[in-house]
Amino acid sequence: MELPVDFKQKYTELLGPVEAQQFFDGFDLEPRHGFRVNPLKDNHDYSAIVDMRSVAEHCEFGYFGKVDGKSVAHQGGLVYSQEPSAMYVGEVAHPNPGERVLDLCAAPGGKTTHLGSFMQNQGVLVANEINGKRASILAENVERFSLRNAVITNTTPEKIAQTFPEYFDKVLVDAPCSGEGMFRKDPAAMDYWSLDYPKQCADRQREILTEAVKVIKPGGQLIYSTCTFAPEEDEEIISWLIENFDFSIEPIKKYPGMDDGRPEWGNGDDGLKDCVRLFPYHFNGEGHFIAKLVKGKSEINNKLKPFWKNKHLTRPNKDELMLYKQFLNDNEIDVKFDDLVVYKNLLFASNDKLPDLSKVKVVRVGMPLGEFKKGRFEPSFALGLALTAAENHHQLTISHDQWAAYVHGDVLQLMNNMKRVGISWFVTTCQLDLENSLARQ
Ligand SMILES: C[S@@+](CC[C@H](N)C(=O)[O-])C[C@H]1O[C@@H](n2cnc3c(N)ncnc32)[C@H](O)[C@@H]1O
Repeated sequence: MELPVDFKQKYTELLGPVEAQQFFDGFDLEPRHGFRVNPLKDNHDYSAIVDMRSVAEHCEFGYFGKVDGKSVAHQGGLVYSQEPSAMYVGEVAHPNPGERVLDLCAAPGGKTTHLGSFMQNQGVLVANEINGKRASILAENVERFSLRNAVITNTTPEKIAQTFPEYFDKVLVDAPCSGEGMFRKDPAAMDYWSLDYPKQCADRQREILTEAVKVIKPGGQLIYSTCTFAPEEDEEIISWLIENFDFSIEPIKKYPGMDDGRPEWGNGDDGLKDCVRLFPYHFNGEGHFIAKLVKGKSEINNKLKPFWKNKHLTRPNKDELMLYKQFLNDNEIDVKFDDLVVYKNLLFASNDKLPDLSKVKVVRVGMPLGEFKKGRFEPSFALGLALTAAENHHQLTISHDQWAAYVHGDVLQLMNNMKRVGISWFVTTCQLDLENSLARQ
């Protein structure tokens, strides 16, 4: 691979000629593909897609191999395609069910879906993306993965900081960066690289992190990651964080092929070794850097105006609740969500521990359950996709070809007895929504 001359010179100086040559040779190795399976889906029979020898030992849900974006497994949210290094970020964050977690730079959703896998639909997962188009793609991926506790916002880190002061147990900043670690997979990334580019990216990273630190609870964690080798955006950023804020570095477990952070590339603090560097000439994945920091314990001082004070959101009224319950009864759906909230005529499963969200653009205030329309409740595709076999007593086993036709927009022919109990209407609704969501892609 033809690397920029300045890039080669920079890394020859940093690594020395021998290691630099190994580093450059790594760019000519074949990229390895990977994917994660979705533990929130109750179909755990992955035999058709997973080669059991291909387990990625560094990631609980991870495998080596390629997933076709048109496959049933992908479309149905059973798997998420993610390269092997990127899947270590979520693994390092490893949130617990019930925690409050923020993914600040979240689109297209690789890390969000991974964080949600650990949370088991319990707690709050706020996934924010500053770019509107990318926020819609994030919403689609979250929907496909059937995360029930994800709130999706499309705003700036500043507004997130104003809305959620000291609110989160864990915050992931998977920062926009110079992308040197992706040169191998996406050589076009080299076109906008220059010697100054990492410094420009580092300035933006400091701006983002200045806001991110405000939303972490005392004792909470900040997970910072990039897909670049540039010390300016990696060890230098972590050095800046520990010098300017009340943070300490937490050690990260290292699997074979994972390198220590390099203190000499930051402020010399030995703790920087506890960060992880993933170099393609050592580890079977793309270039990445990951750090885990813990915020010092001081008093929490956040009196938040509650969610319910937002005039755009209400709890469902008596009529709406009746329509929703009637829909569940008619279709023998046995599911319970703790907090229901109505925005305009849409019903969401949400979380009443959220603060007032009126200052941020909210894409989804939780999982969309459906819409109230002239005396009836019309379920969302997200609900249809998310229900487990135990929750939905009407199941229809269809073939791969039927599914492919359905995803294409063909009408799914149902057996007569299913029509009698009203499921055909539900499935037809799902199909229309699916067509819309495919059209948006
Ligand atoms: C590395 S990507 C995130 C990838 C994502 N975490 C995933 O795993 O799928 C960085 C994201 O940061 C967003 N971004 C760019 N500038 C930003 C800024 N100033 N503040 C916050 N996010 C920003 C980009 O739009 C991009 O989606």
